Amino acid sequence: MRSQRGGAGTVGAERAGPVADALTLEGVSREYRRGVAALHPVDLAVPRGRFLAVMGPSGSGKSTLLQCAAGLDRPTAGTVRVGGTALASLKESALTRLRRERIGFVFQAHNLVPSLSVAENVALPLLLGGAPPDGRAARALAAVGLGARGEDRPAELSGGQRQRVAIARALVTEPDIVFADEPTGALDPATAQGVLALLRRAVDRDGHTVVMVTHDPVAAAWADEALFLVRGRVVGRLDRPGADDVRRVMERLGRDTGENAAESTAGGEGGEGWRA
Ligand SMILES: Nc1ncnc2c1ncn2[C@@H]1O[C@H](COP(=O)(O)OP(=O)(O)OP(=O)(O)O)[C@@H](O)[C@H]1O
Repeated sequence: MRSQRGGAGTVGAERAGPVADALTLEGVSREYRRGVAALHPVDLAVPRGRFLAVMGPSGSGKSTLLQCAAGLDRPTAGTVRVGGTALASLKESALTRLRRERIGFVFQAHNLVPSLSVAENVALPLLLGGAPPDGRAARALAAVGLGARGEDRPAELSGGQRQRVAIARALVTEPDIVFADEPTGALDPATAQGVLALLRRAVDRDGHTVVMVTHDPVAAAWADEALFLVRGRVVGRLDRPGADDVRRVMERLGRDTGENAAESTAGGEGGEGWRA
């Protein structure tokens, strides 16, 4: 399934040397209503060149975590750093620029602009930043196997092809990190595998960093590590997640979403590689 895993470290491992992690969260919490935490303080470090899957039951805070980490929402407390830059220190215009140039996004609904050609959609983050037209968009499109479809409109592509275009657009700026929110949620299993293989290759071959929210244990199995949330808390992690192990953990968490979810899952239910 995977061509190869990332390096020896794990997501959250200490990293030596001057290169900043792709993403760090320090005590990041989010309350939508005062006193009601959708996300309890989360600490997380994602080294460059890693693929992290974020999982958890519905309402566990996955989207909230992703929105805060990607600078789409401001946490109630704590610090988010992307490539070493603290997002809270940025004014809105600088945050917009950072999101455009240093973060890639892939959503379940690919969010392509229907009136633009496929090539223009891929080039959009560059054009919005005022970069001169160069070969980057064409190369990114070719890298997802759609080099011949640049003149088409998104409506002329299949769902899987549109998601490939979205991945090309997410990677075109060589961002510090790519956030993918249920990128295969609307695809059939075979098409989904192709999209996940592209994300895996972006990590293995090109050193990109991917954080992917998913409900799907098969999708999570493409990641280096799965992080599990329950009621806004990180209750455990699974290194080198296999789909069956992930499925077992999810079933267990679905049955037991109380405060003791971590302890109960740590009792061997998570299998090899489980860390509470
Ligand atoms: N804008 C909002 N205002 C108030 N409460 C919110 C808002 N967004 C999310 N919540 C609440 O925060 C909690 C976490 O929601 P979140 O969408 O992050 O969960 P999730 O794990 O992504 O869920 P799902 O898998 O169903 O998409 C839920 O209780 C949800 O009702």
